[in-house]
Amino acid sequence: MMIHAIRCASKIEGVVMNKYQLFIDGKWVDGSEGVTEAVINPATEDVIGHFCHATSDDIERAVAAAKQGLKDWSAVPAWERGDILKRAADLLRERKEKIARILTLEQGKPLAESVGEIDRAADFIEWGGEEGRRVAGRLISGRDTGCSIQVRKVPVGVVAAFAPWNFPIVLTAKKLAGLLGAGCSCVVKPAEETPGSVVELIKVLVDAGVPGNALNMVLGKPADISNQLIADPAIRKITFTGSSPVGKLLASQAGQYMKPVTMELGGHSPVIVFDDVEVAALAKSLVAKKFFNAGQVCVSPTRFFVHKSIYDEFVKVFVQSAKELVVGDGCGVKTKMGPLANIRRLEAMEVLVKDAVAKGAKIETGGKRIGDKGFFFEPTVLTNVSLDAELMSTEIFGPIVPILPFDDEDEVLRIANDVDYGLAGYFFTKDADRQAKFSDQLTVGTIGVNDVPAHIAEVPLGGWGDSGYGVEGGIEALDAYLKSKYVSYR
Ligand SMILES: O=CCCCC(=O)O
Repeated sequence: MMIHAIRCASKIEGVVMNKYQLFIDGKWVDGSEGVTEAVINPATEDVIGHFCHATSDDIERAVAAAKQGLKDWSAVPAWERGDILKRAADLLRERKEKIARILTLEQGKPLAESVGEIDRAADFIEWGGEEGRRVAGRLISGRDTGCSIQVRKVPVGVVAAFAPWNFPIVLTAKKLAGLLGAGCSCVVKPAEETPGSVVELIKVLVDAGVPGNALNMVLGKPADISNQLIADPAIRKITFTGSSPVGKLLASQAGQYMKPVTMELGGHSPVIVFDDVEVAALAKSLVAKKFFNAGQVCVSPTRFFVHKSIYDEFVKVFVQSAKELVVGDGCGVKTKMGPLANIRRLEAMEVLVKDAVAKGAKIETGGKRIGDKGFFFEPTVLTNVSLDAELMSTEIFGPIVPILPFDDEDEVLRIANDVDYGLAGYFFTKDADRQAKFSDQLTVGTIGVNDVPAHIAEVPLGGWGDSGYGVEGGIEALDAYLKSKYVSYR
């Protein structure tokens, strides 16, 4: 497969020297020791910028600022906080063309996907501000005459927020929307691959009126930053989106300090296709869903089970459609799938394919890196895949699809549930009984019935099992950032 050749210039318009500084106490600053690290365009492997590494002192100053920021921001009336977040959402929408370019250059996804991500981020921010206005405690009658009880909802405190590189804007926005809506302050750590996107998000929020000290951002060595932030007594809540192994590590560290966590972790979503569907149309539409963001999506459809009576037709159309996908630089107008975001994902794809093939899988299309510049991997479809293949139990997070035939409905349900993850699951059938059964019995936090839905602001999304705990979005969006206080009056 050839890479579609259109390339964007690596210089990011409007970002002076593409140097990403830390944001501490309302000021953009270099790391105290002057250490920087390169940001790479995954489509070209060009260096497109550098980000500053925070030292331990820098992190300490960020936390100190956030402590004061908590006082300042929580004192702003919720109604006004809602106005500010609404303004931020509007500003983000206004700036989306420029920010989308930055996102595509550092993450690789097609520009249209970047724009869509920013629109969704704006919705989450607006939603967080609106929900903040609706936070209310309650009054309870006391047991004795003259006694009354208040239940107050108060911000949990300073939050350490760790954001991933696959959707750096919307997944950071979900956290900021919830915590700022609730009146908390934070120290955010974006992923090393995608600092520029989060820098732009912070600028938007600050320009809209969020006090700079409520919204601190540090960059640098992930483990150094998380170790220090989690241990800091001023940090009262941890929120993380990323892989299950890292989530388990951070949650166990937070547990030592008795700090609550929200963990939005990996997934391995089954897709079950019954025999009563429009086979060709569905296969084509699932290609677009599967290769969205090059498969680097926690809720990506990943383990395909297709009823054996339609299996051959489904595979044929799916493979043909996967072959037709235009893979290339995300800035190319025709590009439908960009590169993987980093070399680690590329290497992981090679290992997963090799393992599956060694266990009997047949490569129907794809299976290898494209070219030797840029982290491109072919859209890959595998058949005859053993349930023992590593990719049937380990999150794929890339453009590989195993498609397996099934015959027995109970057996496919058992296999679908037989992984440690429990994030999402999708099935396709017109049969109402099956719809009820599979919606009830799939052990995941999100279900698509004849659908692979996107996460939208008004809906809570969270995983079960190794996919984490807590949710983001929905009327629950602020729950993670509020605590209850029982006040009894006599
Ligand atoms: O990668 C996990 C998050 C996907 C949900 C989203 O795109 O908002």
